[in-house]
Amino acid sequence: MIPLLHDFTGQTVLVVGGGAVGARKARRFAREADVIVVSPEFADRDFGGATRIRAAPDPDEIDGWLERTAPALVVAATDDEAINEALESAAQARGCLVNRADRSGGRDPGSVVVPATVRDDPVVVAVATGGTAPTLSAYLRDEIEETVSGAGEMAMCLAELRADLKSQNVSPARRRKLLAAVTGSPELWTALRKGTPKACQVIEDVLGEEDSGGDST
Ligand SMILES: C[C@@]1(CC(=O)O)c2cc3[nH]c(cc4nc(cc5[nH]c(cc(n2)[C@H]1CCC(=O)O)[C@@](C)(CC(=O)O)[C@@H]5CCC(=O)O)C(CC(=O)O)=C4CCC(=O)O)c(CCC(=O)O)c3CC(=O)O
Ligand SMILES: NC(=O)C1=CN([C@@H]2O[C@H](COP(=O)(O)OP(=O)(O)OC[C@H]3O[C@@H](n4cnc5c(N)ncnc54)[C@H](O)[C@@H]3O)[C@@H](O)[C@H]2O)C=CC1
Repeated sequence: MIPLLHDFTGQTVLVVGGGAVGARKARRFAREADVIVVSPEFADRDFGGATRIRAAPDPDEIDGWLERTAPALVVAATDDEAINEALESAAQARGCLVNRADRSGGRDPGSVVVPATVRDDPVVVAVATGGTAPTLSAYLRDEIEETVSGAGEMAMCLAELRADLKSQNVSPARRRKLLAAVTGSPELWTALRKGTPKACQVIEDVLGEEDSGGDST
């Protein structure tokens, strides 16, 4: 499987099943998509503001739900295998993406896996194990969290610096060198993680050191 980032803005995600897993997937997609959760009952969980519809469709009613909601992605999160199976077939027939919460390792067309993710916007890291060990994905997510802390601010600083260097017509080789030096600066990471307002000064210092010691290619 190949990891890609998909923009769900303006699209509908249909989650079927309102248990703990349905709630987790609803929260995940509600950051961006219009999420509809269909279930006869809903766990006492946060569904991320998704629209909840109380219903328990039979397998032969699934097509109608997909027709009415026109989702970009269907999440099959019920505890009823026959329903999850029908959701997968109907999604494939319509050409929309499908995520089965009750099955690992499917390589069917359009089947997607939800990875464990760490976010420090705009930076995102996703971990998956090919469906073999979801708890390992969650464990690695926790391990990576510390590393990623501050990366969002770092990305914003680098974007600004990159734009400045481009507008000053700094050569691509020199630009790469300066950006790499700033990215790898332990002082800057510390400043960003502490939230100190001195980050800009640290960048100036790193660039100054590069200017005095570096070549001018
Ligand atoms: C294939 C995949 C499809 C998908 O759901 O996208 C899938 C499938 C299955 N999960 C199962 C079980 C559990 N899953 C979790 C947790 C998570 N599962 C997630 C993803 C994925 N799970 C995809 C693969 C990702 C990868 O490649 O690693 C995470 C990472 C993301 C998320 O769901 O948001 C999230 C961590 C969230 C976080 O903390 O960030 C826990 C732990 C817990 O609940 O605390 C358990 C119980 C322990 C256990 O059984 O391992 C079962 C058996 C069900 C049964 O026996 O009935 C199946 C089906 C099967 O294995 O056949
Ligand atoms: N991918 C993952 O992270 C995990 C997946 N699982 C799998 O996902 C399934 C769901 O897990 P939980 O949320 O913990 O189960 P759960 O039993 O708490 O929730 C299932 C929900 O599906 C609803 N449902 C049943 N029939 C339905 C129908 N015809 N239409 C709509 N909704 C219907 C139930 O009312 C309930 O709200 C499990 O059966 C298991 O196979 C379990 C743990 C983690």
